[in-house]
Amino acid sequence: MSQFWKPGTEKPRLVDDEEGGVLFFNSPSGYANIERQRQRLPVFRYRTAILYLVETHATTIVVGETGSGKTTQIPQYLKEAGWADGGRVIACTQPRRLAVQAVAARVAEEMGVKLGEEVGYTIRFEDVTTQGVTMIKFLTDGVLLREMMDDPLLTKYSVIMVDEAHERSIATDILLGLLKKIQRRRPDLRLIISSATIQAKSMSEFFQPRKSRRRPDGEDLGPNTEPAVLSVEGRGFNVQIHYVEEPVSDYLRATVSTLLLIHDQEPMGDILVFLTGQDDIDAAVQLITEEAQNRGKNSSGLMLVPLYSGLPRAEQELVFTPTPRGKRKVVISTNIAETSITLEGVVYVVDSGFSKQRFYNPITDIENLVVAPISKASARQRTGRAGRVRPGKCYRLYTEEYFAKEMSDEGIPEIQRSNLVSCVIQLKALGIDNILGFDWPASPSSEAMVRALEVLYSLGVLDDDAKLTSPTGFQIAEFPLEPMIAKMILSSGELGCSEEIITIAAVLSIQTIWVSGRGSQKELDEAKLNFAAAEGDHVSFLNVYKGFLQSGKSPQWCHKNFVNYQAMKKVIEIRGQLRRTAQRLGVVLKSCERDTVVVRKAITSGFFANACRLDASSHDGKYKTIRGSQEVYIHPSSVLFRVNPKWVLYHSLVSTDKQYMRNVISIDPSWLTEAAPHFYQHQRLNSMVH
Ligand SMILES: Nc1ncnc2c1ncn2[C@@H]1O[C@H](COP(=O)(O)OP(=O)(O)OP(=O)(O)O)[C@@H](O)[C@H]1O
Repeated sequence: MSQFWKPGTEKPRLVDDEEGGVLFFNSPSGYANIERQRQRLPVFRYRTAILYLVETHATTIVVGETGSGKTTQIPQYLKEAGWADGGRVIACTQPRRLAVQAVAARVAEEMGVKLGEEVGYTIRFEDVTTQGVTMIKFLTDGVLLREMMDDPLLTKYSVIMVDEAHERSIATDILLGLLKKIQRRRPDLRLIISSATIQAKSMSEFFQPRKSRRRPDGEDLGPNTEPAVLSVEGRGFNVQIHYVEEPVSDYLRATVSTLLLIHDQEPMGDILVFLTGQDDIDAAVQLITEEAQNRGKNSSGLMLVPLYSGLPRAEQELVFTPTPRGKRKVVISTNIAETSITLEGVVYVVDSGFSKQRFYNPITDIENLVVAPISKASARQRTGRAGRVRPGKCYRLYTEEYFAKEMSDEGIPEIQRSNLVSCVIQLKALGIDNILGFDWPASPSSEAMVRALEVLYSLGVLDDDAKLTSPTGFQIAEFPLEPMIAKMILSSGELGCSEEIITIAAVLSIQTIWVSGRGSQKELDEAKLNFAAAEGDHVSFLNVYKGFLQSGKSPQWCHKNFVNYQAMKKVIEIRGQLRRTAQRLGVVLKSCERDTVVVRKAITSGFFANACRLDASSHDGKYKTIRGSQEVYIHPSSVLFRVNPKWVLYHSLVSTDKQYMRNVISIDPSWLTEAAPHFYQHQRLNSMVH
């Protein structure tokens, strides 16, 4: 395309091209011949082998190229072979909610059934299944873990397919460890572990049985517990990979110029761009619009569609809608589009080489999101979003040498780079007391574990023997929320402000309630000011919620105030669910009529570990965390930005040029010792206050 780009040296693939190189692209009747399409997928040739291995082995590991048909086909083969007979259910887990919804919709369509009936899905706060009817269920691995709290042996499932296992999210790792335990008690359960980019050998070693299930006289004691490994050969369409000649210094600008070049010089077809987060994506949208204008080009041929997890569903769904004739859709996404999903029109992929990753330092007790280079596994997944329905091209914004020599094969498992508070409580609630001795696919560090135990002890979740306290520990584990948020809800019952705190918890569950990408930053900031509360962001959320209710939940009111209507509808829905859970657990539902002191005390009871103090010697708004004396700043999106109260608490940190606190409230330091005397006893808080 330009001197800038160098084609990769990987050999072009053999393409199954007999029908003109386009599998089912733009077929006028949609999926006119879905059965034929299914049979053309590489995995189809392995149907019998897969069913045989699942029948005879407790665990089957399936490795096959992206787009070969693992996710959409294997659950259907299992159903056709009778694994969903007699009321049993086939489960397929995904690390991300978007993928769960997208693949469930696709499989329902292929089977010609209504989504939510034979084929359904469950994600946090949303269950689209019908008991007794659903045979194939897609769900996030986190939701399956929650189900174990009610049904520890997951008895309703006959087969559990853990898909995209290479991602190694915390939930996947916990799930793998627990499934291995369940297998010993349930020889009838079958597991399938699948991915395009997994190291089959290490996964197979993890599932090696301790003892043989065959008696010396040869009598069979059930399925073979040695894992079977199946490699599905064959891929969809050819994807030509291009690398940059020289390393790029600014991946954002390089991404934008690459996609404009594609638009200028390449035939029609949608573009999928991988950036790191909402800030990057918004900046890219602005840059593309400006650059296109500067070049005097007409950018109206481009249809820019951002995609990140904080976007309301209706906006996320735009990525799946057909591209209008004469337009080129450009989906600008975080890594939520990296695995499992098929975007029909995508021909070109632009991979910036970066993603936002969680990193936790147990010494400073700080976890934040950092922009970091991706792994080869991620790069291959990104490339694999093209070539699914016709040939494609992938532009990697790093050199081939970097890819070959410097990029790590797989990312570090999330369990080794995260705060473990949520993970520990979940295991404890499932009766796993010796967490370090748990059979982990990759062990977490003991420092991180100790830190988590300490916080959970201070939250009143664990007792001196590190067992869940009754009732607090069990109650907190019941909420499908971070333990800190759950604690804040429990305390709000005692403080008389549960109605307000449940609203805040619902807002924190959906990332953002503001519209982005419309109007200028200045306009958005001004709109936010209308709701700004001197006490901080959480109290401002209450103002927005109140305004929304007073407007009669009006979309026009939302539009006028830069508030996202879909997000507010979701807040109302989540709020209702949390309220029901709180009520069931005996939390007194009461409003404090906007007494912001009790509201902030309740927040402190959950988030005391995130307290910071303004550094009096600095004039640039520098704070120090009380725990680890780390330098942090209030994020510009916070209502307390430039207000800089002396003492604050934050909900989360993001790291760009500095460490920024997001969602911040001002507090009185005496609330900290009130909320967590044990936690702060060594912190010499008193000497800092006086
Ligand atoms: N929504 C869709 N629209 C059109 N085609 C689709 C859709 N979903 C799946 N397909 C087709 O089915 C193929 C198999 O998809 P599937 O998700 O099962 O593959 P996979 O092996 O699980 O890939 P990955 O590892 O990338 O998740 C795709 O390559 C594509 O040809």
